Parts: sequence; structure tokens; C-alpha cells
Amino acid sequence: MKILTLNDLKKTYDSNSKNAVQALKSITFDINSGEYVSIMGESGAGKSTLLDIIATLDKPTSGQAILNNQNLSNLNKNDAAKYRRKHLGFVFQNFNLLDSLSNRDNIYLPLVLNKSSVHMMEERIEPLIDQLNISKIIDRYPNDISGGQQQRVAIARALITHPDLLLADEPTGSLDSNTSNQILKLFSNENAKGQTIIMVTHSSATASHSKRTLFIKDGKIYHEIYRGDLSLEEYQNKINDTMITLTRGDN
Ligand SMILES: Nc1ncnc2c1ncn2[C@@H]1O[C@H](COP(=O)(O)OP(=O)(O)OP(=O)(O)O)[C@@H](O)[C@H]1O
Repeated sequence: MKILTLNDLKKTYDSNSKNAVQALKSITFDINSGEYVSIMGESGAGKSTLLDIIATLDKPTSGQAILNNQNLSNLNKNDAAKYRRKHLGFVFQNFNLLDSLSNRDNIYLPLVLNKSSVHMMEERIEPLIDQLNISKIIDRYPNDISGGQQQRVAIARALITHPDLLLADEPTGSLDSNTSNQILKLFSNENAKGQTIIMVTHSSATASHSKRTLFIKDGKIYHEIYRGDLSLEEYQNKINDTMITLTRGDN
């Protein structure tokens, strides 16, 4: 079942000035429920612009972005904020936890904003504490824990609303390779349970944990590859080869 449809999506920044930048030229693809997709491309290719549109933080200049039957262009600012809180989970490179709140309260925050009951908060946090192995740090503060632990808290915060779509922007960008692998294992576990994930990354090692990689070049989809039966290493090599071709400018 399709969860996200992007249809001839275009985005031009400062369209009325001589400095107009066409960040997305024509992006068309679908994502099915339960997919785990990474998005790669060189700096300036349009990855963040694309993620911002899917995240309802920005609107396309033309074309459609439809998430679970909701045309994202039709949401005003308030509705977009509500939509984000209800349907999307976010994981960032720098964790974006609030230092003044305990880890537990950081995780509760999206449910607090959604005015959920305390009962629901307690019920939903329990399995996450277990799955993400954060019981020892749950009542400490983000400043007192390691980067990998902060990212696990951030993942719990993203998952507690049971989002339709988990959006991750360089989720391993601030972590060493061991910790990155632990975080990516958690993503794979969540995906195996049905969580749909879109992840933007510069790292082929990180992308190799996804099941499908989309490559963007100059605001357009350049290529896509599926992991299929490939090992992590084989898939990473294939991703690297595509990035080399993309960078060289071959078609
Ligand atoms: N707010 C903005 N105003 C004007 N131009 C912008 C804005 N944001 C991005 N751009 C331009 O749009 C193009 C795509 O940028 P974008 O940030 O989406 O690329 P990216 O692939 O995410 O790059 P990176 O990997 O470096 O984060 C670039 O040419 C960039 O300079």
C-alpha cells in the first residue's frame, strides 16, 4: 500500500528574484508502507529540501506530495504542525533533545503536545524503554549521557506517537561507527516490525542498512537501487559505485 506519493514535485527558492534557485526540478516516486528508504546525493542536490517538504516544514512550488491521502500542500501552518505531531517522527543528526527536561520527559513531549493521557504515555514508553535499552538512563538528563544514548532517547521520542513515517536526517552523522551500527540495528528492528522509514544520509555505510536507496542529483532522481538479497557489504559497494558514477556525471 502506498504511503507517500510525490508527483512532479518542484521547488524554487526566491522564485521572483534573479537569485532564484531550482532546488527540486521534477521529483516523482512512491513509497509503500513498511519500506525503509535512504536518500543520497551530493551536497546541494536537494535532499534537505525534499525532506522538508515531506516533513510539512516547507511547501513545493508545484507538484504534489501526498502522505496517507493527505495532500501536504493543502495544510496551513497550524494544521501542518498538528499533522507533523500526529503522523511523523523525526530523528536528527544532533539529537535535538531539550536539556532542561529529563530523558523520560523528552520522550513524552510529543504526546504532551498532543494532549494525550498520562495513561497512554506510561503505556507507550514501557516497550520503548525495553527495545531501545534505555532503562538505566531514562530519568537522567540529555547532558549526562553519551551521543549514542541521546540518539536512542531521540528515537524513542520519535516512535512514541506511532508515526506513519519516521524521517531521519543523518541519524548517525555525530556517532562513531560502532554506535552508528547499534542505532542502525534499531532502525532495522523497527522496520522489521512494519515502521516505514525515510533516511537522508551522506554515508554509504549508513544507507546500506536500508532496503532501497534513491539518488538525487541536481534536484532530480538520478537512480535507485534495491538491496534485495545483497549482503550489507555488497549493497554498500553498489551504493558507492552509483555515487562515483553520479559524481563523475555519467548517465
Ligand atoms: N532557504 C533557501 N533559500 C535559497 N536557496 C536554498 C535554500 N535552501 C536550500 N537552497 C539551495 O537549494 C539547493 C538544494 O539545497 P539542499 O539543502 O536541499 O541540498 P542538500 O542535498 O540537502 O545538501 P547538503 O547535503 O549539503 O545538506 C542548493 O543549491 C541550496 O543552495
